[in-house]
Amino acid sequence: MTAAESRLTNAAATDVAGTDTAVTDTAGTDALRARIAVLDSCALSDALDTLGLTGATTGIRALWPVTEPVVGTVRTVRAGPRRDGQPAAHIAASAVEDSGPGQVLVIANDGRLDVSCWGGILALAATRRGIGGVVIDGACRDIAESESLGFPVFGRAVVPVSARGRIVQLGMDERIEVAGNPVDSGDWIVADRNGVVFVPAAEAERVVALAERIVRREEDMAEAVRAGQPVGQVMHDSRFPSVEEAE
Ligand SMILES: O=C([O-])CC(=O)C(=O)O
Ligand SMILES: [Mg+2]
Repeated sequence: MTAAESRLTNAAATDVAGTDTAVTDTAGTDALRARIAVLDSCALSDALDTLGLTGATTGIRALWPVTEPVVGTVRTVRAGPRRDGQPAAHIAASAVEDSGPGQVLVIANDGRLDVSCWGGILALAATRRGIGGVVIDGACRDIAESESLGFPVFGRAVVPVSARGRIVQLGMDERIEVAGNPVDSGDWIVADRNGVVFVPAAEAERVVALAERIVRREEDMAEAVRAGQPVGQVMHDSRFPSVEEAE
């Protein structure tokens, strides 16, 4: 997103939600966002692999046929079982209220499939805030409502069972674990038709630079196949650089 687009999106979110989203995108963040937006989760996963970094997940995918990739910075939510009988705020409600354009909510619920931790009302509120999507290490419900809003939802399953009375928000902007990967608020996320990849904020520049090289190499490989080179030759291990060469 360019600075101008970001300002426009923020202005739109302020109009519809009637509140200030308090999202401040620096020029550097915008430039990185634009570079990440033209990569996909596979190229980023390959770059993470090459650099020996974690961040690629498996088992989490779009829960309606989302076509546009979701790219943004993470806001973490740690979910867990409700321990007392007191009335509590609904899971993720405060995270929705505190997030905005360019951000993606990531909810860690230990991969649980027996209870939702996201639904249609939350998706409606998130849409009004201009939030880019939600990624859940667990399940959601009301998926038709999210789809009709065009609000991207990634997770492990869709179930009818409500979070209400079962799951609460234990923390926000804390380090969480998603499919075995440590994830912090401010990390980058790409969620697309291949799955979900996180890029640690501190490593983003070099991961993105390497992913860009990997995309160029894949273009050359595709060109070689089109030119009639045997795929066994084109895809031979010897054609892939070691970590040292990749740096
Ligand atoms: O209770 C839940 O699991 C969430 C829900 O239905 C909603 O946000 O509409
Ligand atoms: Mg609902």
